[in-house]
Amino acid sequence: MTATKGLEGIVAATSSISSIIDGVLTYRGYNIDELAEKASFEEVAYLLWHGKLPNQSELDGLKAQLDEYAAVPEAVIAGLRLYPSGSNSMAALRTAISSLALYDAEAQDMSREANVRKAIRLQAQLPTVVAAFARIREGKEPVAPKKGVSVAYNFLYMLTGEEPAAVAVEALDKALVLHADHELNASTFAARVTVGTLSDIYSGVTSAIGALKGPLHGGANEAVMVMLDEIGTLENVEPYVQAKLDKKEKIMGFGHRVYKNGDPRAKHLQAMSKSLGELKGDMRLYEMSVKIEDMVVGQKGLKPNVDFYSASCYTMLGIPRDLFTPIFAISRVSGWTAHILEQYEDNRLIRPRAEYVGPVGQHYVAVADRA
Ligand SMILES: CC(=O)SCCNC(=O)CCNC(=O)[C@H](O)C(C)(C)COP(=O)(O)OP(=O)(O)OC[C@H]1O[C@@H](n2cnc3c(N)ncnc32)[C@H](O)[C@@H]1OP(=O)(O)O
Ligand SMILES: O=C([O-])CC(=O)C(=O)O
Repeated sequence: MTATKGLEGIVAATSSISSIIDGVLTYRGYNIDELAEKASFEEVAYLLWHGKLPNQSELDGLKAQLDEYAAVPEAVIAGLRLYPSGSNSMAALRTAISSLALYDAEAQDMSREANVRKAIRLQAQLPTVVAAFARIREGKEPVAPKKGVSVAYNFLYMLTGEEPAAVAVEALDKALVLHADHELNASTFAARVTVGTLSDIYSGVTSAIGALKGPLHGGANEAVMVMLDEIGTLENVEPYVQAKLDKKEKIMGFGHRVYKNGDPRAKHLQAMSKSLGELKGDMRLYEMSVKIEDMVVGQKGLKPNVDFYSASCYTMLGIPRDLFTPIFAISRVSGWTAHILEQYEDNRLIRPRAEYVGPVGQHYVAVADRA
């Protein structure tokens, strides 16, 4: 038995939800480029859960369910108020989403129908929790979700308490489409491992949030913004990035386990970053990002991943940087729950082996006789 570090190249499941073949990402066989240009996030969530794009009445039905479920139990909001000030946003999200299970009467109902309802509930409630957390820590009251609007609109509305600009809604909606699913990434794998024991969907999503939090995965978008803030100006890019490259430190937002010739989502976010900069009349973050990319591609041959340009986009949408990874979760919960439903359909416990590299042939020595 020989271990493959990081399970690189190991095919650990079959799935019909998303694929990465020759660098092309598809959701249910639809190229991400086409979905990013044409589909709404609600259509994509439906596609991931049900394997087909919704017709008008199916889409209306999903939107009505999202409206119905978006309010979060008052006890969960009360919990958010008790979290210590300065709580990490992803730790808060992980705790709050786990606690939602306690208030869902269907939490332990393992029928497919109940699990689909819970997937939609999680999708509806995650943005409400993130926005409420963000407001409570600023001493503001949470804003109740609005009915008849998109997930992207509702999140921005609940975050700010104001009607968001159409351009901001459109940009966030596209970002949600681009982040919705990604084959067997670490957080999705964590979700599948958890529910592979036949644990419930809330356990799976809680595991996934924990895995997404790390800076090698979803947490990289916040880390990119930390870097951009540290750099500050276009002139500082060169010395800052060169020093990191010379020390062989990682540049966040670059590289990928699967894509070696570039992440197909990055170009959409780069274009979005450029047009948001033009709209704001402030190209600083975009130009800094392009310069960082030129250096990292030039010297390391590493291309930007989905997290790199999303950082400048979200900042230009007025979103605080520690909400970037929670926004990733707002989108990815659609993919996580689709994978959880798929895992339940044809479940087998996920239990690989470890290559043992520890000592052998040891014998017990009484405590008194140990060195
Ligand atoms: C949504 C997502 O999860 S997308 C990924 C988000 N994560 C990041 O942006 C964090 C920065 N990137 C990375 O850490 C990595 O590229 C990962 C985690 C994404 C992929 O990791 P792996 O496939 O395990 O590659 P690994 O970390 O082993 O790197 C291989 C080599 O490339 C280098 N490398 C990889 N990424 C980077 C980077 N961003 N900056 C500089 N060097 C890098 C490593 O230092 C290593 O070099 P070495 O062989 O000389 O030691
Ligand atoms: O697939 C991965 O390893 C990480 C990633 O890009 C994602 O989850 O979107």
